[in-house]
Amino acid sequence: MAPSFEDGNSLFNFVVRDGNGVKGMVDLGLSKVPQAYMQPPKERIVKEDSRKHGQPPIDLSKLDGPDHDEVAKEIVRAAETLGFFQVVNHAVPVDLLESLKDTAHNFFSLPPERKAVYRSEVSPTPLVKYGTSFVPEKEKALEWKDYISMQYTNDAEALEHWPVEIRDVALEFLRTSINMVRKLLEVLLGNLGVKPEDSMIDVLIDKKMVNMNYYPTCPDPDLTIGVGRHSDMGTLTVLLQDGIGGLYVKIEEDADFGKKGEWVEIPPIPGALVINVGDMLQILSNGKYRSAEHRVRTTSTKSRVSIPIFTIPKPTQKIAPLPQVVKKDGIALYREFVLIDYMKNFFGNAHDGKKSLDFAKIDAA
Ligand SMILES: O=C(O)CCC(=O)C(=O)O
Ligand SMILES: [Fe+2]
Repeated sequence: MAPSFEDGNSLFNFVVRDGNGVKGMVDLGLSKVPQAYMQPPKERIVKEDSRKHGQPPIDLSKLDGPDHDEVAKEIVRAAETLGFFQVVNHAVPVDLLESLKDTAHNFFSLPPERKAVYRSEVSPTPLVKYGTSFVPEKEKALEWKDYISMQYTNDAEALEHWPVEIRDVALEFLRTSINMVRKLLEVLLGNLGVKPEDSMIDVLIDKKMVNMNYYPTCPDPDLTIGVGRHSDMGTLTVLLQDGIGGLYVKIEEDADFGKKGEWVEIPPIPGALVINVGDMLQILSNGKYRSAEHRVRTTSTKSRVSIPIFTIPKPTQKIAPLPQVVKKDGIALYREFVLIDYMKNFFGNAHDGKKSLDFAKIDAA
């Protein structure tokens, strides 16, 4: 049944509980933003205020040649400053990137009941979850976003359980990206004094997830948010965004590309992938690498898609700053914890910038 846009409960049930998503709501014809989606002024994104991050993308093919050290330095510097960078020549075929975006649009255009079967309450598999916003039950204002999340265990299970419409391209994206993630982590961990033979890369990327985010057009992007301020929980994120733009990152300290507290837009670059540091890498590096706070603006003209791959350690893994770094720094900024406890805290609360890291922070630090 069509909901009343004015009645918060009726709208919530239609969008969240019945699985129609923001897409279902927008498809009914919507001339103004419903109250449930109105962000408080401090969370709104004023487009005119922000600049584009002008840093050129890093050419990853050079990691295999005589320029290795120079490129490694660029990667380390980007992880230490903004926590976000773009890469090209990453070995993920550019036509696969195009197929991924088309596939995401096609999937979210399916009738609501085809997607709603993957709502967490009813999904036939714990590996696949379709939803909307982040933690709708806990949010004061909902995010203007629908998503599908696919957890990777092995190829056979992915082929069996991931939605048939998207599984092949999603799996190919994961397969072709993971080698790049390993190379980036070799560089980043190497810079922290971790020798290749001590490398625990497999442990750090044990859990992998491919998501597809869908941001339907919004009648007034100034009032809403696609994704609220957050950092990613895991080790490294690989993100494919389309050409629409709207991904903003907060600068934590004055730098040559902007001032502390300023939001810069990560501009779409055809063929490039966005890489960002997650909370786990910030903690392991004892704060050297930055899990950057980011958020997404909605658009009024065309729906936007983005496709992140999240890499995460095993949930039973104990996490703490690396001993090599603590020894050098003389102090640990984060305590040891088991990842599952961090995850419960992260996924149990609405997005609130980098507050997720407080879970592990040592107070005096
Ligand atoms: O849509 C985007 O560009 C970013 C999405 C994001 O931050 C996320 O899924 O964690
Ligand atoms: Fe994110």
